[in-house]
Amino acid sequence: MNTEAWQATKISTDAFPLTIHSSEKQETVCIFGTGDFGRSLGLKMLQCGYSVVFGSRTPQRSSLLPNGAEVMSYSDAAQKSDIIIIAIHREHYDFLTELTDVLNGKILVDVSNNLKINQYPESNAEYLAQLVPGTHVVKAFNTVSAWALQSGALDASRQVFICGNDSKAKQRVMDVVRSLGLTPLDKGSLVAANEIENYPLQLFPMWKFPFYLSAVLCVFFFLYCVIREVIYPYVYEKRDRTFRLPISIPNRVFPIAALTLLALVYLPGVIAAILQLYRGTKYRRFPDWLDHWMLCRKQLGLIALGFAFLHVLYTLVIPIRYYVRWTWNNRTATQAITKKENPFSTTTSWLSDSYIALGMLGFFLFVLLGITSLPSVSNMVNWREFRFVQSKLGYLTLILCTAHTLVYGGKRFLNPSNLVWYLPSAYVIALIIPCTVLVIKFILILPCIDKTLMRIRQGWERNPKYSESALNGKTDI
Ligand SMILES: Cc1cc2nc3c(=O)[nH]c(=O)nc-3n(C[C@H](O)[C@H](O)[C@H](O)COP(=O)(O)OP(=O)(O)OC[C@H]3O[C@@H](n4cnc5c(N)ncnc54)[C@H](O)[C@@H]3O)c2cc1C
Ligand SMILES: NC(=O)C1=CN([C@@H]2O[C@H](COP(=O)(O)OP(=O)(O)OC[C@H]3O[C@@H](n4cnc5c(N)ncnc54)[C@H](OP(=O)(O)O)[C@@H]3O)[C@@H](O)[C@H]2O)C=CC1
Ligand code: HEM
Ligand SMILES: [Fe+3]
Repeated sequence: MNTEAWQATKISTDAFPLTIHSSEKQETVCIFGTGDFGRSLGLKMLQCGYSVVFGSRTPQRSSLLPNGAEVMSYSDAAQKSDIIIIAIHREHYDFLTELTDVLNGKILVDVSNNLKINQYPESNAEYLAQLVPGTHVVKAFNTVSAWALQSGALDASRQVFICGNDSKAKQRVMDVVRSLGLTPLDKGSLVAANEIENYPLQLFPMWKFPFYLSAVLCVFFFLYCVIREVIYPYVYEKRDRTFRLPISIPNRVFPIAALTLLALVYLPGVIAAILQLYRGTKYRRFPDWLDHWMLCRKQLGLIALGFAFLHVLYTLVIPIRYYVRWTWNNRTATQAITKKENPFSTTTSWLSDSYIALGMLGFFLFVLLGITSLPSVSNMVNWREFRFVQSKLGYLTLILCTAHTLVYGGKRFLNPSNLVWYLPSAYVIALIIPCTVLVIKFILILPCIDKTLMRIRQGWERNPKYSESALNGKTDI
């Protein structure tokens, strides 16, 4: 944080601690290090009613510290409190070994991050515990940035992952985290420190697979449509159809990507159910690939929703496109010249209005799924309500969008004249996964099968030996 911003924050906090009453004893917290993070955290603690003592190599020179905080040498400061926050980079921890006596029995809070994932053989917190063994090391605050501490920014950065071997020490630190208005999440023993330290270094870990999959789908279907709708007419009819590249073809790729990804959100659930039926138990872990796939369904669903939005936007502009208007005018003029009337067809009207209506209903539910996945909304519903929307209405969305595409295809569906170089229309390929998921799901909800699946989910087992072997740590398939 630059000094001006820092100065601004500092002045604004001269109006002093917000929550303390003179009678209550102020808890003292010691912070080692007067850098960006130490100062931000110290300021936040003062505002929340703590008294703060900084340890510094140069106490006399620490000008930028928040009003009301004391600063002294590391060993003097360590004696002022039993909670010491080490706001120092791991590379500079070694001097702490000289303070072993004064730190003995104290709670050391390791807030450090590294520059890259698994930079060291052990986590910084475990390294600190090795350096000063007589202390209780607790990992905390590393996922909160100095800036977020002051600006109270995004919700995500308010989550403070905690881990440590001593539960009392962990509890003390979680109380401090809560009193700063942050959300502590206990991740267990100090072994979890490595994962916690890697966390701020990851970039959208749950979005990687969905993004790559979407990119592959888009490229595949774009090239597929270019072959069918630009190259084929050029090779066989010497017609230039490149004008289809900016809108016509994207308005095939986006809806097809939306439908395929939507189906891929529900396919793992169906595979999981088949696995549970086949194994006759729910007590065996799903294979890793299925686990990871189940965990990133939300991201797949949200990307699918994004493609559906694009499809609706591209569809809205159909009537204003030159190519469409020219085709309509030309058709009208041809009819007038050839005096050939094109009789109104109720069936065609039914078909076209129904597929559009199905698309709109499907899109409405799609948006509802997206809204319920917003943390502020999903925190308001209980698990059953959430599952009802996400699973039941989710399947209804899939049914409507699949029906929308089927009716859109209508009679052209499997008409051989629609094949181009033996390639069917792109949407025919796009329908394979959604129809497969819906057919299997339909079989799974047949009462005879659903009853068995429900029993399995309530803990029944075809032969209990599986769970015993799983409990004895026997690996899964
Ligand atoms: C726009 C959009 C937003 C989405 N947002 C989210 C989101 O925020 N969070 C989210 O999780 N998903 C989200 N999804 C994905 C999807 O809606 C959900 O994962 C949904 O719950 C999947 O339902 P399902 O029936 O396929 O599987 P689930 O209901 O998750 O069940 C999957 C399988 O797990 C097993 N199972 C389920 N319940 C039990 C049980 N009680 N005991 C034992 N085994 C059980 C069964 O084998 C079941 O088939 C979103 C999707 C879309 C399109
Ligand atoms: N900045 C941020 O947003 C976040 C930082 N962190 C973690 O907090 C810790 C501190 O980060 P940050 O405040 O940005 O770092 P800075 O470099 O800004 O401050 C580190 C402080 O450590 C002290 N220190 C002690 N010994 C040494 C030494 N040998 N060399 C240099 N400094 C020393 C210094 O204080 P003095 O001179 O008073 O002794 C110095 O100001 C790091 O572990 C970082 O990973 C975690 C989350 C977010
Ligand atoms: C407001 C909602 C929607 C409307 C008005 C709508 C309308 C349309 C129209 C007019 C077409 C024909 C496009 C063309 O001929 O160029 C179409 C095709 C299609 N739509 Fe939608 N749609 C909607 C929502 C959806 C949703 C939510 C999905 C899937 C998740 C979807 C999937 C498809 C597919 C796969 C096609 C076939 C694309 C192709 O191969 O040409 N649509 N839709
Ligand atoms: Fe810094």
